[in-house]
Amino acid sequence: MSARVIDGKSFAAGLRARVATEVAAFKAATGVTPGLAVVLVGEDPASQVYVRNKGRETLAAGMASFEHRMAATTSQEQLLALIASLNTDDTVHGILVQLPLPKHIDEAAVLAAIDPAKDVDGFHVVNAGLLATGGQGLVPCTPLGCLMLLEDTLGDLSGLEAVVIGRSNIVGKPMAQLLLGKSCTVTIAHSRTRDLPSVVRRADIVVAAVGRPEMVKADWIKPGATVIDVGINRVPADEPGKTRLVGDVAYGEVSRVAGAVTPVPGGVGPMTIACLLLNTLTAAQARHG
Ligand SMILES: Nc1nc2c(c(=O)[nH]1)N[C@@H](CN(C=O)c1ccc(C(=O)N[C@@H](CCC(=O)O)C(=O)O)cc1)CN2
Repeated sequence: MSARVIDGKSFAAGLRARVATEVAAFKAATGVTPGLAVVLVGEDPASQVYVRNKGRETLAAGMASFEHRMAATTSQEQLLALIASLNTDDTVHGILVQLPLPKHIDEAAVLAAIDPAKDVDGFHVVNAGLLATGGQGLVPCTPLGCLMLLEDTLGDLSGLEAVVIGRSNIVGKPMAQLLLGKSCTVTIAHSRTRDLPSVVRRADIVVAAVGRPEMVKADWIKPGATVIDVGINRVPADEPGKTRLVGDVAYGEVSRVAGAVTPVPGGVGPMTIACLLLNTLTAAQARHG
């Protein structure tokens, strides 16, 4: 048996189209155009691509896009000054600082400086706290996208056993909170977890977010389980000098055991930007609704 392929690319396209329709209705009702400001510090090649794609998709959804590119040598004070001005800019409803930041900048201090009402990444401690306590905040885009794919695949998640591999503030922890909110029984596994394969084997839902290429193997997976691969790892390809993209899941072998699995690319990745557009609209609606 081969697992169902969860097509995040096509789901994300549908979500972007729904957001664009709602943006048009919001603009007609309020006269306000939702605006997203994206800040990139430095020249990381992957980040440049993500920021360009965010700008393009923001415009395609009918929203205003403001790109702020800063040199890698930008000081933390300069970055904080830009965030302070975006916080008070009425044309900006969402602010996103592209990660990773250069090493000399304190990431936590920067994320804490963003107005929580404009924190469309959902990384501010206020939004993290609201998620943990069942409140209405902005939810991190990648876990939100994973949840949408899971509900589309499985319907009601209540009572299912979920194992999230990875405990980052950006994916692992919020993912676990979202699954808990859907009444799953949730385990967060990590690098110190003892006998990780046997922990993962309990799961009806596996979310892999560890950043280790093809770490999750077929014999870790309960037959029929749903596997969501958040990993995006560039590894050497067979052809010399070329690279290819793989996830944290050994896709070929796992898809012979799982019930459904997200591919890399074309699974979770496209959901991240689609959910960012949704969060920007949500932030604008909260201000002008
Ligand atoms: N402030 C943030 N920084 C970062 C985030 C984030 O959510 N907020 N996430 C990642 C990067 N990222 C968006 O910023 C992102 C990563 C991957 C994709 C995507 O669509 N991937 C494609 C493959 C792309 C390729 O070929 O390289 C896929 O998986 O199909 C979108 C957005 C880190 N930083």
